[in-house]
Amino acid sequence: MSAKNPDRVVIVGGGTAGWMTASYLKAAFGDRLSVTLVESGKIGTIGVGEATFSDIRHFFEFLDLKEEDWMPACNATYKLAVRFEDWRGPGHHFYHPFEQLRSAGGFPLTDWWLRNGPSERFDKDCFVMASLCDNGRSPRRLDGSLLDQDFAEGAGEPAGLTMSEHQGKTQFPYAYHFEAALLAEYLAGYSIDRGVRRIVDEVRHVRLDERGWIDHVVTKEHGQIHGDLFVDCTGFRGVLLNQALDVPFVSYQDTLPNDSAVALQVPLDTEKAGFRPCTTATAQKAGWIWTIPLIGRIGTGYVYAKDYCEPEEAERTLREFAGPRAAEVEANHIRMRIGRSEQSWKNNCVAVGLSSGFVEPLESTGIFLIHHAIEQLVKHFPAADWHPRLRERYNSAVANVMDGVREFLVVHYKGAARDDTRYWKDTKTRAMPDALAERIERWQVQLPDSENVFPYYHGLPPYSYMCVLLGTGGIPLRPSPALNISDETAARKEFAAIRDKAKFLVDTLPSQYEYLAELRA
Ligand SMILES: Cc1cc2nc3c(=O)[nH]c(=O)nc-3n(C[C@H](O)[C@H](O)[C@H](O)COP(=O)(O)OP(=O)(O)OC[C@H]3O[C@@H](n4cnc5c(N)ncnc54)[C@H](O)[C@@H]3O)c2cc1C
Ligand SMILES: N[C@H](Cc1c[nH]c2cc(Cl)ccc12)C(=O)O
Repeated sequence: MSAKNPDRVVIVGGGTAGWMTASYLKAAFGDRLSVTLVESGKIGTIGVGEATFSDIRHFFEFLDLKEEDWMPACNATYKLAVRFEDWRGPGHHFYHPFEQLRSAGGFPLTDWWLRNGPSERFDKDCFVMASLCDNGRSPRRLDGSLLDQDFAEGAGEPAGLTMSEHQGKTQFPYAYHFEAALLAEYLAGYSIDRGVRRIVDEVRHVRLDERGWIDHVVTKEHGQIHGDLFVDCTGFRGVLLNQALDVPFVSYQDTLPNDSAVALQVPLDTEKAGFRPCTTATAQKAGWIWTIPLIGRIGTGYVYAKDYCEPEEAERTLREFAGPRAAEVEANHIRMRIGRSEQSWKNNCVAVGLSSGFVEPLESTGIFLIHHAIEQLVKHFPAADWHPRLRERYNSAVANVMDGVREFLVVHYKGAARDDTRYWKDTKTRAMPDALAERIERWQVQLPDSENVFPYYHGLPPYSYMCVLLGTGGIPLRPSPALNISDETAARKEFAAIRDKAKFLVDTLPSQYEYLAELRA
C-alpha cells in the first residue's frame, strides 16, 4: 500500500449492493476515482429485495436519474405503505404509511385517536394513505405532479443532504417496488457508461500484505486485481470481510428467529388483475408472507424460522397462498444470515449489503441499509493516512442503524396480538435487545416520540413505531391523561380534514396502473 490517496476501488459482487455502490461512487467522485467491479457469472445474486424506503429517491436524485429514466426499465411500481394482514388476528389489517403523523393541540393525532377516535381504524382516521392503498390510487397525477401540495417534494430543504440529515424534516409520500435483477443491470449500464470496469469472474483468493490489509484479489481467469480500497458486496458469503479478514459475525437470531425464506416470481397481468400500491406482509403460522406487485409479475415469499417450519411445508404454504398462477414457477429457497458483522470496515475493506449485515425482510430495510452504508462511505472516505477516526465513525453509524432496525422489527413480533401457534406464542417470551423492554413500558404510558425510541439514527421515525404498536394490538396503550381535560375541537377538525382529503384524493387521482402506463408510454 502506497502513501497516496486511495483512488483505486475494487468492488467484489454485482448484486444490488455492488452496483449501487459502483454507480454512487462514480456520481460522487467521477474520474478522480477508478472503480473496478468483479462479479461471478456462476454465483447468482440473492434475487429478491424488491421493496424500498422512500429515502431511495435521494439515491436516484444523486445519480441524476428521473423516474421516467429508470422505472420502466425495472418494471417498477409505487409503494405508499406496508399493509400488515393478520398480525393481530385473522381478517385484521392495518397500514404503515409514508405519511407524516399530524398533531392537534400539541398532541399527536394517535393520542387523540386512542382517547376517542372516529372509528376502529387508526390508520384510516389518522392518515390518507390507507384509503389510497385500499383504492389502488397513484401518488402522482397524470400531469406528473404529486398527489397534493401537503406532500410537496422536499419543499424548502437544501439539496444534497444525506438521509439522516433529511429525517424528520418532511415525509416523502412513497417508495418503490422494482425487479432487483433489472435494477442491478440498469445501474451496471449507468456505471459502465461512466467508466466503471466490469469483470465477470470469480474471486478465488484474497491476498493480504504483512499488516493484514488486502493487497489484491486473485480471480479465476483475470489473474490479480489490485486496488487501494476493497468493497465486499459478496452477499451472505462475506468473502473479503468475514472470510479473508476474519471479522466475526454478531447474530441477531436470539431476538429475531426467522432464518429462512422461500420465494416465487408469479406472472400476472397487472392491468387486468389490478394491484394495491403497497407491500403486503401477511402473518402465517411460522412467519409471514410478502407480496410485492411489479409490472407483469408479483414477487412473493414466505419468511419463516426453520425451528418452527420445514422448507417443504413453507413452500406448500406459499404455493397455496399464491394460487394456480404459481403452479409452474420454480421456488427459490434461501437461508438467511441474520445479524451484522462486528465491524463493517476493517483495514482497507468495507462490506456493503448482505456481507455487512441483514435484519430479515420485514419492513424492507435491506436496500435502505445499503444506501445508508454508501452515503456513510462517501462521507468518511479515507485519505492517504487512512485516519482511524473515519473508520470508527463509519463503523458506529452502520452498527447503530442495524441495531436500531433490529429493535424496530422486534417490536412487530412482541406487539402482535396473535398467539395461535407455538411460533407466535414464543414471540412474546423471546429475549429482547437491551433497553427495549424499558422502552415498551414507557410507550404504554407515553406513545413513541423522538425522546423515547432507539436513540441513534436508524431510518425509522417515531410515528412508524406508533403505527406498529397501534396496528399489531398486543401491547395495551393509553392516551395521554392530559387529553381528559383538553379541548378536542382541533382534533375533531383534523380527523374530519383527513376524511375529506382522503375522499377527494381517491376521487381525483388516477389508478396506479393508469399512471404507470402513461409513464411507460
Ligand atoms: C428473503 C429476502 C427478502 C428480501 N427482501 C428485501 C426487500 O423487500 N427490500 C429490501 O430492501 N431488501 C430486501 N432484502 C435484502 C436485499 O435482497 C439485499 O440487501 C440486496 O439484494 C443486496 O444483496 P447483495 O448485493 O448484498 O448480495 P447478493 O445479491 O447475494 O450479491 C452477491 C454478489 O456477489 C457475487 N459473488 C459472491 N462471491 C463471489 C466471488 N467469490 N467472486 C466474485 N463474485 C462473487 C455474486 O455473484 C453476486 O453478484 C431481502 C433479502 C432476503 C434474503
Ligand atoms: N426514512 C423513512 C422511513 C419511513 C418513514 N415512514 C415509513 C413507512 C414505511 Cl412503510 C417504511 C419506512 C418509513 C422513509 O423512507 O421515508
